[in-house]
Amino acid sequence: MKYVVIKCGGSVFERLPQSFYQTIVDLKNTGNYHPIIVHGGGPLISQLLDQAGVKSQFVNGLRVTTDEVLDVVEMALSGSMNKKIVRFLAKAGGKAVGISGVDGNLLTAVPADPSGKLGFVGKVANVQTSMLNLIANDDAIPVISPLAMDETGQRYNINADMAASAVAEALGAKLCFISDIPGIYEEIDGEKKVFHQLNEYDINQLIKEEVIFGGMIPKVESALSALNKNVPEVSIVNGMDPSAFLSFMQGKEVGTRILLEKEMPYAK
Ligand SMILES: Nc1ncnc2c1ncn2[C@@H]1O[C@H](COP(=O)(O)OP(=O)(O)O)[C@@H](O)[C@H]1O
Ligand SMILES: CC(=O)N[C@@H](CCC(=O)OP(=O)(O)O)C(=O)O
Repeated sequence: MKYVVIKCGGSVFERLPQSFYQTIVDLKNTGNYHPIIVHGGGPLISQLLDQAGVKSQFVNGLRVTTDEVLDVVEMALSGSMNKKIVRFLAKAGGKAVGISGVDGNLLTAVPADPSGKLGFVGKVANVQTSMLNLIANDDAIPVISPLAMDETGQRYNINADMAASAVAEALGAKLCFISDIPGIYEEIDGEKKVFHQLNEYDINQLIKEEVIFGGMIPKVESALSALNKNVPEVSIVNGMDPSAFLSFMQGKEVGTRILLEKEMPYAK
């Protein structure tokens, strides 16, 4: 089966039109690609933590995660967000199965930062794809929340971009990041100039220049990791543009396509 991994950012999730879910269900029904959704939910986690009087702290776009924070992450991602997406897909006439990375040992994690400064933030060490094949073979769309555990059962909070790229790598699937921006841009004289293509060298420059910052850092790093492994194509596209994801699937230029250094001349 040929898969496409679609990462839905928490930044844009609440604003995605129903037509977005319809496009995903239609895509599955054509039979060319089977969609897999990996979702985030950073803003909801921050909001719930805020209500509980806990301040969110990020290091290079990754949330410092205590055991107390993990309770909220699990509730927001595997509960609220995951089931909402399942319902939206059902409304579009599709069948979806929502699972977290913990279910069926889908995602095995190791600590992302061995120094311990990030707490229970994990990076994916293994993806058990049999669970995904099982769901897809039942004609259902897997919807994955980015939690994982290690072999002792310790749970970890995984950045959703990193979880999505790990899943895409394991399946050799193309990968589309749906976010709240038209692509990666640079602001020049108050105007946002979107880069249609960026290679590894450009990205490292833009991170150094702090043009790329915050949540965009794990996104581009995940994109490059994916391309360096098994993934044929990665783009970052605008969730607010109802036709953007379809354009990505049709191979049209949309958002920002990430490329390896050897693949293109530099944009910068
Ligand atoms: N150069 C850049 N171009 C576009 N967005 C950027 C850039 N650098 C940082 N960002 C930030 O990255 C955010 C998207 O990442 P993130 O907040 O993690 O979203 P998501 O929840 O969609 O994964 C944008 O809303 C923007 O604030
Ligand atoms: C370790 C880490 O940072 N985990 C993320 C998981 C959710 C996520 O990545 O959501 P977005 O895609 O909306 O950013 C977090 O706690 O916010």
